[in-house]
Amino acid sequence: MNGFSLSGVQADQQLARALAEQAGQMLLRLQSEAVRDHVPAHTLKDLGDASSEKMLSTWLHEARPADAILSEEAQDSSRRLGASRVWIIDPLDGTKEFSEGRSDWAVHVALWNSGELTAGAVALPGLGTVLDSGTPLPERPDPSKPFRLAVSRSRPSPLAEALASIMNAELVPMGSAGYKAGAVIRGEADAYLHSGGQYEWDSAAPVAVAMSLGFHASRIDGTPLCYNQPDPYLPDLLLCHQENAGEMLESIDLLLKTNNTRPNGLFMDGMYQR
Ligand SMILES: Nc1ncnc2c1ncn2[C@@H]1O[C@H](COP(=O)(O)O)[C@@H](OP(=O)(O)O)[C@H]1O
Ligand SMILES: [Mg+2]
Repeated sequence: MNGFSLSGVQADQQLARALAEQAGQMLLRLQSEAVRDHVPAHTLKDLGDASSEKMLSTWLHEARPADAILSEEAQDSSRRLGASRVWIIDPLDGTKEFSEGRSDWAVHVALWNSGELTAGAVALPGLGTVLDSGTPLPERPDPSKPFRLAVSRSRPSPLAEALASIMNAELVPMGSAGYKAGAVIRGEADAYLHSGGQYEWDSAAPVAVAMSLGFHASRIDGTPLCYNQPDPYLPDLLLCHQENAGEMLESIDLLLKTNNTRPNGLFMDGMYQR
C-alpha cells in the first residue's frame, strides 16, 4: 500500500501494527531458541525485554522522530508531558509467561495524541495474531453459559475473586494484560478485571484496541483511563462488553464500599491481606 495515500491516523495505525507484529515475531524466535538451548528464565526475561525495547524504540525514532515515547523498558522523560504525540509501549507484556515458554504474552504499541488513544495494536505472537481496530469480532457466546472473567494467573486481584463469586462467574487465569484483553476481544472471556497495580504501558494498547472495537474500558470506579500522566501508575482496569459494564461497575462499587477501610480502598492499592 502506498503510504502517501493514507491519512495520518491510518498511517499511525499501520505503523503500530507493523511494529507490534515485527517485535512479536522476533520475540517468538528468541523464545523458541532459548527453550531449545535451556536458557534460564531470568536470562530470557531480560533478553526479551531488552531486545524488543531496542527494536521498537529504534524503529519509532526512525519513523516518527518528533514523537515522544513512554516505555516500560526505557528511562522516562518529562519531555513527553509537553508533547502532543506520545507512543506508549510495553515491549513485552507477560514477561514471566514468555520466560516460562508459554504463549500468553503480548507486545503493546499505542499512540496517545492530544489526550486520546488514537492508534493501537496488540501482538499475540503465541497465537500468531495481531489485534487492532480492524480485528473481526467473533459471534457472541451463549448467554446461558457461565460468565468468564479473565484474571492474572500469578496475582489474581481479590476484587476479581469477590466479583466472580457474586456474579457466579468463572475465573479464567492467564498471563499478560494484552493477552487477557485479547481473550475478551477474541471471545475467549467475557471481561477482564485488574486491580492492585499496573502502569500505563500495561493497558494503553489493549484499551486502544478494545475501545476502537466498541468495548467498554474504564477504571474500576467507572472513570476514564487517562494516559500520558506525570505518574504513569494506572493501577486498575475493567474491560468488558458495553452491555455488562453497568452491572459490573455497580457490583464493584458495592464491593469497594463494603470493604473500604482505607482512603485508597482495600482492593485498590494492592495491600489486601488475606
Ligand atoms: N500489582 C501490580 N503492580 C504492578 N504491575 C502489575 C501488577 N499486577 C500486574 N502488573 C503488570 O501487569 C501486566 C500483566 O500482569 P498479569 O500477567 O499478572 O496480569 C504485567 O506486565 P509485564 O509483564 O509487562 O511486567 C505485570 O507486571
Ligand atoms: Mg506489562
